[in-house]
Amino acid sequence: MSNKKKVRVELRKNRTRPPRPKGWTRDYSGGEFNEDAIVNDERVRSKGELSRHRTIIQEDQSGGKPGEIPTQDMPSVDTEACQFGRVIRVHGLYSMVQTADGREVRCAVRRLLKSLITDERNIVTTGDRVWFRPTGTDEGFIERVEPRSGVLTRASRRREHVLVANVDQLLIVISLVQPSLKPHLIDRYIAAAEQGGLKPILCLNKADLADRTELQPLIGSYTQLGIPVVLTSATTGSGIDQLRELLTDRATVFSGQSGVGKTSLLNAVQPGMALRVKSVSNVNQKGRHTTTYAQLVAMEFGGWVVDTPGVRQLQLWDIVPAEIQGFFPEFRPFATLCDFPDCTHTHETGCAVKEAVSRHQISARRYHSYLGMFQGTLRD
Ligand SMILES: Nc1nc2c(ncn2[C@@H]2O[C@H](COP(=O)(O)OP(=O)(O)OP(=O)(O)O)[C@@H](O)[C@H]2O)c(=O)[nH]1
Ligand SMILES: [Zn+2]
Repeated sequence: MSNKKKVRVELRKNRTRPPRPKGWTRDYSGGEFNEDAIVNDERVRSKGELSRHRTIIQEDQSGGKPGEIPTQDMPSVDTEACQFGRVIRVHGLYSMVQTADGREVRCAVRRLLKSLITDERNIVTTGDRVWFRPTGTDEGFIERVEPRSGVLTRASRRREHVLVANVDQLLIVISLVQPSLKPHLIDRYIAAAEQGGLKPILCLNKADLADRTELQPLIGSYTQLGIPVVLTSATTGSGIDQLRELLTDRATVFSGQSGVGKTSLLNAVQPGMALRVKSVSNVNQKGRHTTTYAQLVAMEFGGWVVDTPGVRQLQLWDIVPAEIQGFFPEFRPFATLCDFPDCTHTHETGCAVKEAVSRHQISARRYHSYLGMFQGTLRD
């Protein structure tokens, strides 16, 4: 998304999602996510701008991870005197916390909480669910940070920077026409979502210009994988209610090529939304630290649009060949049956994945995306 699409919106009463239980993990994941392996893997590099930054997700595991305060050390709070809210952006030493009734409270971090931090871990980051003690109508002190359910971080010269906590999903916006549908690109986005630990949702936009009946095989191949598919038209409004439902009470990263309709969809789910993102972004740019922090823009029906430069580039990740099959969950049951334990499912004999493709148990289109990614020949 370009800057013109960043906005901010008010949160309606009682729409804040309750903190997730500790130890919560995503139900859609590409297998074990080993943060250290990824951080230490020099091959996991992206191109251009991305060679300097890598985005990874960490699961909450009772503290000890970068960006986490061990739960047992976290002070308990007086819930009578304190209020609950969500950090929607960070300005240097202050965090803007949005309460359930839509107020924004500028909070510093309580000294005791700061003393728990021994290294350069972020005490409080965008997306955190926090308890704060009000010291005025729009000021307060953060006293407790709830355990994070997932942290999107950016590694920069081996140092980690937590961009945003508690992100849920990646909305992959694809245009059916103008620009034309590129199925291999969908698979690349899905791989990026898998790699980042985000739940992918496929949004096929400009449905008013396309023949729906021809789309059924394509839609079927993704719904079979458990990926929600929504067919939308920002112009006619069809599918927008369904999209809104998928976004409700979730923190969603919008991604997609230029011109696919991300701005139009934001405005369709909530009139004026794109403009609000833009106005927040402009305010934010005045701050010193703002370019490296993400922001959450609340939607009035509940839920957030996540806006961060690091996350927008997810789509451009370069993927290591050996990792690619991990992003194609439908290969898994067959891959264990291949003659060679390190089968790449390309040239080998006795490959159960290729056999499954010939028996139509795996979509030939998906398999070709796999081959394309494997050979590094698919470029946007
Ligand atoms: N017919 C039709 N046109 C659409 C639809 N959604 C968006 N458009 C048009 O497609 C063009 C691009 O839409 P945007 O919303 O600006 O696309 P974007 O993804 O935000 O593009 P970038 O800002 O370049 O990232 C505009 O002319 C829109 O009016 C749709 O559902 N149907
Ligand atoms: Zn194989």
